[in-house]
Amino acid sequence: MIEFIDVSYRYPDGTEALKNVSLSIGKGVTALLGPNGSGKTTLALHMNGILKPTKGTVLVNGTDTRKAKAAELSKVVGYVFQNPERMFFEETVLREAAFGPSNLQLPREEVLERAFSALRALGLDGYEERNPLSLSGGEQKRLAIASVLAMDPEYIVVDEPLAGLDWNGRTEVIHALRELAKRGRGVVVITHDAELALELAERIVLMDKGRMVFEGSVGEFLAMDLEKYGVKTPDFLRISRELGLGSVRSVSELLELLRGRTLG
Ligand SMILES: Nc1ncnc2c1ncn2[C@@H]1O[C@H](COP(=O)(O)OP(=O)(O)OP(=O)(O)O)[C@@H](O)[C@H]1O
Repeated sequence: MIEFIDVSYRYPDGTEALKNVSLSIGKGVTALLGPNGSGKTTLALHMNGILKPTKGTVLVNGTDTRKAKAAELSKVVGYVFQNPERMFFEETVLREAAFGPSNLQLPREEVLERAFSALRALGLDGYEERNPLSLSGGEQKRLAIASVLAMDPEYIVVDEPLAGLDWNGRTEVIHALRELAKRGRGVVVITHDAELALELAERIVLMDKGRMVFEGSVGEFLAMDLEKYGVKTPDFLRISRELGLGSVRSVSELLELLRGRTLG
């Protein structure tokens, strides 16, 4: 469990990026949603101790991040940065995936086993000898997630996982993140895209100007006026509301309702 207890954070230049956030994050998929500059990344950087609160406390499995070493926390909470592909530096996919665990003082066989197993989990078996830079956008994003997964963390935080991806890449990454959650990891997705949050998450945390303005289930989230908080209402949701069909979670759900209405 990752717990925020009345957390505020001020950058050295005085910007107050988090204001009194209290929140618990468990297993399953949680989306951190909010417009640009609302504090999502700052909040997420507290989850593995890259940032420490100016006020309040962050507990990772009960340990205060102020008292824990970054190396220890990164074994529990892995972080996939935005544009992680810019950080690839190994010549093969296998080496890239093995880099993290090779720093954990593990036997070589275990390092390789972890790398192979993470690549398998992200659907990248068969790509081991490829150059990371030769992969497609979706494959590169999955490699970045596999490299973090190879550290075997309980939680994986992924910053804007779909940025720059086409439909195919998007589908691959969404599938991969769902699979991770099914295998018992906590997955935290940072996004400004309400459509993605609805498609993927069980819990949604909505940030606005450094404050947490909502935390709850998708059902509760659907009842909100998102634009009040600077988040674009997905088109399918606007249409279903306009037609008096209530709040739907996806285009397919809307189509199903429309078909039912035509037939009925
Ligand atoms: N290193 C920094 N120094 C000073 N202020 C910062 C720094 N990083 C972020 N901020 C400010 O903190 C606030 C929150 O930024 P943050 O990056 O957490 O928001 P975000 O919701 O993740 O935004 P985006 O969607 O654009 O990535 C913004 O006002 C931002 O300008």
